[in-house]
Amino acid sequence: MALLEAIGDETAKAGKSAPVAATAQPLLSVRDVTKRYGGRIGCEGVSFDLWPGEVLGIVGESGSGKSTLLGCLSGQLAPDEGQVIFDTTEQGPVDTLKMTEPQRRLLSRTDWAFVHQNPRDGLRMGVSAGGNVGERLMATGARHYGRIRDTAIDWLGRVEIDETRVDDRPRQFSGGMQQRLQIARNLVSGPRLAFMDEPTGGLDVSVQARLLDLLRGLVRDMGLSAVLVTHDLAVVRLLADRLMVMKGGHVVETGLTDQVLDDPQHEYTQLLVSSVLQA
Ligand SMILES: Nc1ncnc2c1ncn2[C@@H]1O[C@H](COP(=O)(O)OP(=O)(O)OP(=O)(O)O)[C@@H](O)[C@H]1O
Repeated sequence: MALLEAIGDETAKAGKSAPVAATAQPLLSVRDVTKRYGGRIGCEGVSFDLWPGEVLGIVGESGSGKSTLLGCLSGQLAPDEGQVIFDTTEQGPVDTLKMTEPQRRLLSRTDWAFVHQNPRDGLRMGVSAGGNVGERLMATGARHYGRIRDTAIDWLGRVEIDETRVDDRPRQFSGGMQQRLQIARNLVSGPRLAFMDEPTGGLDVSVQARLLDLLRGLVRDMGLSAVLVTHDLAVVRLLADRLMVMKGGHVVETGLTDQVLDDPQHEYTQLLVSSVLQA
């Protein structure tokens, strides 16, 4: 069963988050970000604005620079050049690349979320499901054990994990459940920006469909902005308002998702879209 069929194409489109266009300030402004590995280009001269409530999908074949760019934006890699300006709650726009490590760590606990492809990279496998979610609350200052547990249970429910599993370890969960737990752990503290690296990669199609449906609802309900990296065009069709197509470390095309996928202008995007259609 194709992913779009599993979810229902029209419902899916209708459920996409609506960008809040009237806001004067982008949440994230990326300017000329370049990262090289020795002589090899990871990504080069990447610039874009991300608006509050907007989901930007980054697509491209393997090696096109998606993960490198996401790493540079989220502070996991240090770019050689460029600016990554985030509109902080307290100080307004700040270049995160110039922040100290503790400042950036704080930002990644409060305002940012990172959803890894492999839930093991984003969860503490030796800690209970409730502990995984509660830990993030404690990291943002919560101290009342009863309230932390209640919030954790509430979030398990929001990601469709039964509350009877609150004391189970993530390794007792299926892959799809682990990914939903990782999402709860990331979103419980109410971040404004989520970085997602192939969040549905490695899951069965039906599990993917359910997860995408859930993610779409959460993104919409929370008014979350997100940068979503994937090689799967069905995923961006469902989740992303806007699309950026990368090839060889460069952005070759950008635009509204439906526009880019239905009427691709760049030869490479046309190839990318047609190879999916023929698959
Ligand atoms: N640690 C590294 N050392 C050297 N070169 C690297 C490193 N990481 C990535 N590269 C190179 O940078 C370029 C971009 O790779 P990147 O992993 O960002 O692409 P990608 O689009 O995320 O690929 P994939 O979809 O396979 O994850 C590639 O040429 C890759 O070989």
